[in-house]
Amino acid sequence: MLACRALEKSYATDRGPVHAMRGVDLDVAAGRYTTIIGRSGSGKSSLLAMIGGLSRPSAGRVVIEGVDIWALGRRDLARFRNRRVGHVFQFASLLPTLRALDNAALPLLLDGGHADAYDRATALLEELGLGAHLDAFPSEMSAGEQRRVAIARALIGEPALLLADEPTADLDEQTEREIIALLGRVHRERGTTLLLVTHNLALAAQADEVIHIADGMIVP
Ligand SMILES: Nc1ncnc2c1ncn2[C@@H]1O[C@H](COP(=O)(O)OP(=O)(O)OP(=O)(O)O)[C@@H](O)[C@H]1O
Repeated sequence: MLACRALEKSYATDRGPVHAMRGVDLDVAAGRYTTIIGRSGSGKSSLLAMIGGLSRPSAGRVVIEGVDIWALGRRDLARFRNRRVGHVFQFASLLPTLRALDNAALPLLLDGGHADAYDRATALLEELGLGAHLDAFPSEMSAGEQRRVAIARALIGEPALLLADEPTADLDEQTEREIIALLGRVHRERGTTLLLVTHNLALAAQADEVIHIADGMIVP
């Protein structure tokens, strides 16, 4: 379902190029739960951003469900990302002026033609334990609740691939466990392929597979 080939990423800086990713090959089968671990600065976020269609590789390919995503034009890439890939970021990244319901429905509203957008968002938020917060604004919810809304937003389009980049970075231990358990449940019940970046080795070990990244490369 996912294949990365000879993936490289360099950033231009005042002190010359930074090579964040230096030739990564990665294969993930459909329905697998894979965690990516590695020290700060090892390149994990860079890798996820390239897989998620958010940051163009300096070299190499990302193929998702047979589609070479970086060969697509801008509009096609945006449409593919919106329909097939869900993304949960390090911080909740909800729009502050929208209610939980609007935030969760947003990808369907942007995609257009989904008359059932609000019904689906309501059902999903209820499934994620947020039935009492449908009309709440982000500032009226706890960090864990906001994170669950962000997960609902990532899942609303029923993506084949869910990418989560340290989705528990700013949460306490208990809430972190709850959010990771929730992602695991989504993976099991929906069959969503899950790629999760985490610092927490104990949580990483719950996955089918653990990938270790150091200095822009996968280490055995
Ligand atoms: N936009 C950028 N411009 C310049 N250098 C960058 C940029 N983004 C990342 N880097 C550099 O690329 C390397 C990899 O960064 P990346 O964020 O991918 O690592 P990471 O493993 O996700 O780190 P963390 O766990 O701290 O989030 C680091 O050396 C970082 O400083």
